[in-house]
Amino acid sequence: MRISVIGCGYLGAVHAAAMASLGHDVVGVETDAAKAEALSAGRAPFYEPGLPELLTEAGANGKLRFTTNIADAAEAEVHFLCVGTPQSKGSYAADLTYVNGAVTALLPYLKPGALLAGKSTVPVGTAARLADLVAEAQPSAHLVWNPEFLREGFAVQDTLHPDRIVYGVPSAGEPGDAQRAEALLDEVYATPLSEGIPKLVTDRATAELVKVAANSFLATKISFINAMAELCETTGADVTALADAIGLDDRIGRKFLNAGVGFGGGCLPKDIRAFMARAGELGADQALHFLREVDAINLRRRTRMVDLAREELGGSVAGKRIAVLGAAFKPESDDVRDSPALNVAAQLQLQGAEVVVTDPQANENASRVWPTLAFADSAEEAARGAELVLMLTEWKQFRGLDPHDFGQVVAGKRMLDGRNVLDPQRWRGAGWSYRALGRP
Ligand SMILES: NC(=O)c1ccc[n+]([C@@H]2O[C@H](COP(=O)([O-])OP(=O)(O)OC[C@H]3O[C@@H](n4cnc5c(N)ncnc54)[C@H](O)[C@@H]3O)[C@@H](O)[C@H]2O)c1
Ligand SMILES: O=c1ccn([C@@H]2O[C@H](COP(=O)(O)OP(=O)(O)O[C@H]3O[C@H](CO)[C@@H](O)[C@H](O)[C@H]3O)[C@@H](O)[C@H]2O)c(=O)[nH]1
Repeated sequence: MRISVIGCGYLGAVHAAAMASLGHDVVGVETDAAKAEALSAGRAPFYEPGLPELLTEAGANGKLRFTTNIADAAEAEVHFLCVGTPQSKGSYAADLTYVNGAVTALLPYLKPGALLAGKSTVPVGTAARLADLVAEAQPSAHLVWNPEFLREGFAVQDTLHPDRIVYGVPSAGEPGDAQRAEALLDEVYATPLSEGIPKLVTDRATAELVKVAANSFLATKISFINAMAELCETTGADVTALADAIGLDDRIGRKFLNAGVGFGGGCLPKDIRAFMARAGELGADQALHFLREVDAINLRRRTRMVDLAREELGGSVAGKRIAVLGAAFKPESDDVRDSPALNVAAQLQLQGAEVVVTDPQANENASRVWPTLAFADSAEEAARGAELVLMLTEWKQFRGLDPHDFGQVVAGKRMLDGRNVLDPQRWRGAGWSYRALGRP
């Protein structure tokens, strides 16, 4: 099947390569010429395990090419819309500039019967508005919303073997043919569907809502456990034991109950804010008031980390050397969008600390966002002469540090574990002052 993928960032590049690996003929359209060039040469423009292999394989088979020219998408039967929907400057709402721009650019090239499948995360109601534009430009074309649930770091696996596939198809009376649209998507996803992956067919508004509801639930689960961590801090209780105990209840589950410095990235924070903004526009803001608290709890964890650093260093971080382990918003990613680690590092620097950050993959992206921070190539290099070390992104390289060896390079054996991943006894046993969020 001939497919185009419009927008080849963290989502689109993986989607394009994965669709090609399923045997489809894929053209990726990307306005950033450097990204398109890297992808054309088989190089992933960001760190994502498994993506380089997929790009090389699909490129070699002639199934995948990249372009900056939207006209090259004209032959596709199915177009996947994968452009960004960042938070608007100055408000919580999603910025739909890229969505509107990409759809407007594509309209003249939609061939009869083509399908436009939206994968970007959008405010509910966006699909209905875009469907009218599509119907006007090409009356026999269809628009569906097909939200994406991949996690960075597991993007290839999640794209090829998702937990579920959701189609939001036109309802009766809306432009587009629901059955034809479903049949086209079934052809695209024939392989995963043949493996028994559940498919849910619903209307477009529900599909848009499924995505933001899922991310809101995940964010809420993390902030719930972080709220418990606040209680644990005031009572001397242990949030990791608490999470283990409540997580054993099948109805609750242990996943996404890791307390620490909280959630970041290009999805959860901006998606809950855009959801609140959209609810406000719809006059339903009360329904999502709780998400304000979810956001606030999350941001408080970052401040708490900075407060703990000050406490550990006798009331002020000014002039003190601090090593920060991690810059990416999570391990196995080089993405620093709204990264808790980078935010804490920056706050400490603003308070006068001499901060050295290290991340196995994200140093380059982080130094672009925060060029005044110093960066090191390893934990040992970052920690040399440091009076305090903060564990903020739990890469396996950092989890595996030996407290005895690591203790040789620092000036003061003080560890603040912002991800609750180190063994307190082991670190304390090696002479470290060990403190964590929500743990005695
Ligand atoms: N990153 C994820 O893990 C993930 C997962 C699920 C859903 N999403 C959603 O997918 C969307 C994309 O997210 P992302 O993280 O890939 O963003 P991103 O910024 O990494 O990628 C978007 C890409 O689109 C390109 N672009 C913008 N306008 C274009 C146009 N008119 N034509 C062609 N290319 C254009 C940009 O240059 C950029 O490379 C967002 O709505 C996001 O919420 C992301
Ligand atoms: O118990 C946990 C789990 C995660 N996190 C943090 O939460 C953030 C998000 O993690 P994760 O959800 O694994 O990463 P993303 O790649 O942002 O994926 C989320 O956002 C994507 C974009 O919408 C969705 O597709 C995914 O389903 C959804 O999990 C990261 O900062 C994690 O460190 C915690 O603090 N505690």
